[in-house]
This record gives sequence, structure tokens and C-alpha cells, in this order.
Amino acid sequence: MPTLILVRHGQSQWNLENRFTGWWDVGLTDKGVAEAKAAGRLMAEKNVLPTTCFTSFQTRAIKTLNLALEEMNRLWLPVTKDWRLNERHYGGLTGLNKQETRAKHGDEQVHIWRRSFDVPPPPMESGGEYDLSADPRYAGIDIPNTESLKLTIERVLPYWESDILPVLASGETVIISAHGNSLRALVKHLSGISDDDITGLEIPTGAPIIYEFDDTMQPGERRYLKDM
Ligand SMILES: O=C(O)[C@H](O)COP(=O)(O)O
Repeated sequence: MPTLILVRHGQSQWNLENRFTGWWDVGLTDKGVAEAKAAGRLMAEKNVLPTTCFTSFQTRAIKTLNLALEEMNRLWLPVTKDWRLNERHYGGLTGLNKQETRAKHGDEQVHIWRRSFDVPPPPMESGGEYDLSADPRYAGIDIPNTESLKLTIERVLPYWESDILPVLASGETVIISAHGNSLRALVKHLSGISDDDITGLEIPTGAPIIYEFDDTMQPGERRYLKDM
């Protein structure tokens, strides 16, 4: 049965500092490293072992994948990295503290920016501290200046359909190591969650989620590996 494993990166330095991160590249904290290793050990214990891997262009997801694979003695697996699995772009909020932003703009506005389906945060101005246009990893890529969940879905889903689903259908056990909102985009699609209900879905760090697919490549129920 084709199996998909989704894992959100372990705690990042800016998760710890409670800052909007988006496409900005930050490392894992010690806790994040421990979460990533624990995810790998859980996969080994439950014998849910990936055979091929996808991740984003962002260090926190790549490191989480590598740390988990190391626990499984599977650092040798093929890994495909693609910007379309990146976190949603947090626009002009990038780098700001979430609590300070609430104090300035109000809880409701910040909730809309963080969790509404289609309201993007204010755009990032070019040339600022967090402008990534000179970053070589994004050469030739039209970097967004902000993204709602809807816009994130518009780049995650075509990549899922064209590059990941066929690999899964060929019988591989696929792991995707990605981000809170790029994974919300995927889970919304796979679990058929409405635009309204997706606002309430949170994806914890370092907790593998499993989907098993039937012969027609329809996903079954979403389950946390720790509960299986
Ligand atoms: O980019 C970020 O700040 C986090 O990865 C996700 O943040 P959120 O829970 O505020 O959407």
C-alpha cells in the first residue's frame, strides 16, 4: 500500500523566538534537533521506513530530514529539494515578533494574517533585510512578496500532482519534510478540509503524519504515527 509520511521540521530558532519566519532561513534549536531525531526513531520503531524523500529549499526542513534519516540508517536515500515545498511567504511580517505584532495590530488582525484562507500578509518591500532576491538558491525563481494559504496551495498542489504523486503511485514510501503551512496546504487537499475548517488546523513540529493510499491512489484517514 503506497504510504506517505509528512513531517514538519523540528523547532526552529525563530519558532523559539516567536517570530514570523516564512521563507527566511533559520536553523533548528537543540529541541528541534531532538524532535527530528525522535521522529526518525519513531519511524524505525514502527517500521514505517521511507524509500524516497522530498523537502524544501530551507535548512530547517532539510536538517530535520537528515537527522531523522540518520536515526533510521537511511541517509543514503534519494532526496529531491524544491522551493514549492517552502513555508508560505510571510511578506512584510517576516522577522517580526508575533506577540509584538498582536500588540500593535490586534489579535484579530494577526489571526487573519496567520490563519485566514485567502488574506495574504502585507507584502515585503524589496531591498529590505529579508529580501531573498540575491540568494543563489532562488536564482530564476519568481520569489513571491507575500502568500496566503490559498496562494501557497497554488504552488504546492501542482508540484504534488506532477512530481510526488507519481512516485508514490509507483510503490515508494515517500517522506515529505516541510513546514507548518506548506503541509497545511497538502493536508487540506488530502483530507478534503474546507476553506473554513482549515483555519483551525495546526501541524505540530516533529510529529510524523501518515496517509495510506488505496489502489486508485485515494488517501485514507490522516493518522499520527505515534498513535498507530
Ligand atoms: O513561518 C512561520 O513563522 C512558521 O513556520 C509558521 O508560523 P504560523 O504558525 O504563524 O503560520
